[in-house]
Amino acid sequence: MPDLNARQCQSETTTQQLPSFYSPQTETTSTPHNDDDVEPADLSSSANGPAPASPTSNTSSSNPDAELPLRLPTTPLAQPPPTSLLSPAFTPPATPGTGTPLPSEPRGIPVDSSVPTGGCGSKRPRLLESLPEVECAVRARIPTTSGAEMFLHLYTNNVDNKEHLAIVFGRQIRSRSLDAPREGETELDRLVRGAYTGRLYPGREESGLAGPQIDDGNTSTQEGVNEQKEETTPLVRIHSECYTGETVWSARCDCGEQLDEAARLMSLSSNKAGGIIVYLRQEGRGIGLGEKLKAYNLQDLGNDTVEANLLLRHPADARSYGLATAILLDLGQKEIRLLTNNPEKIRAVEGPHREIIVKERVAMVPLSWKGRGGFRAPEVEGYLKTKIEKMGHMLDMGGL
Ligand SMILES: Nc1nc2c(ncn2[C@@H]2O[C@H](COP(=O)(O)OP(=O)(O)OP(=O)(O)O)[C@@H](O)[C@H]2O)c(=O)[nH]1
Repeated sequence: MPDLNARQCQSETTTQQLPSFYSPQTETTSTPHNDDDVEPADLSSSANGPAPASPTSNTSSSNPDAELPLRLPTTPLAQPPPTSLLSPAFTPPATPGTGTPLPSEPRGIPVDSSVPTGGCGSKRPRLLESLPEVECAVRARIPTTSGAEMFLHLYTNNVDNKEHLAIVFGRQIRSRSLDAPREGETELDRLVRGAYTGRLYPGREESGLAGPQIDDGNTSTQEGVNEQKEETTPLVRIHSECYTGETVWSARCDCGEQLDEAARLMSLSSNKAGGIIVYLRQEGRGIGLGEKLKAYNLQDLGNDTVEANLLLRHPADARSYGLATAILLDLGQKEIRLLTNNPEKIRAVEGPHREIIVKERVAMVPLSWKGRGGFRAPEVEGYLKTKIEKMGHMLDMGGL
């Protein structure tokens, strides 16, 4: 990704004292739509924390209980609001590979959350002392429209009753809890819940896990089914559900594009280490679809994505990542390369005792910024600008 390098070099010249992997907050730019949507005073908050409260800037406070004035829009919107939507029982991930014409290798930036200059921002997420328990209930092979094949793993857990998912590229990555024998089950039971090696075919009767191993091409011995032969570290994306961005083509956010791009990178033939998209059912940064739609209306009334959450008495970001950490451990991962611009995610996914180590961060640069397709819309640009300026996202504003 040559322009990512260019953007990084540009960042280095502006902030000599910062490490090369740190993408600094850029000065406020005169982006036409944002000048309309957000008043200059609201853009002054730092990526490292909210601006001090003042009569004009208290909307940038991270305190969900802060009194926040509801601002009127300064210009009428060109588009009418979307029609009402039914909340689906299940949001399928978008099709990988679509709209992303050029293959390109992901470039990682080394990170180390154990040191302050390690490229993981300055905020420390609050983590629970222990990780939740997870169990892979079932997995199935999913051939995709791009030609790549993945295994969809459905997880249960002991903290909520949602169906969190792991989208796994690469047969060498296996779930311990799925492969573990369950009391009283037959070989057919194991085949039906996806606990088998190799491929299924009509008439197959043995899972390959109970007796001598069937050579999977990647899995090894019965004791060591989680061991990876490849030394390279897998790509991982921790993705939060976004019905609007992934299913109904919303141009308010880049979630659909990020999901597609993550899948595309993981299924490149050059990526021997495989990849995992942990798909967490924390819609709307954890506030749910109904509240997110209210937030969108507040955004159309002139507030940004953070202010809208706060006006609804939600935190700017209500998510947690303990389930993702537990799922990655179940999938045998200890070291990962994480696709994200969000430094908080890096620390959070590592777990309370750094059960997982993020070795590299791979930036998720919008495709339109790289001249590789994608889409542009005033709403997504305002959304990204707020993430950079208020939520500490490590993206350079040059693309806006
Ligand atoms: N509350 C709220 N949630 C939003 C909005 N736009 C998108 N989302 C949600 O934000 C989440 C997307 O976040 P992620 O794609 O995980 O990304 P991120 O934490 O921003 O960081 P990256 O890893 O860099 O993409 C999804 O749950 C979306 O539904 C918004 O305007 N308001």
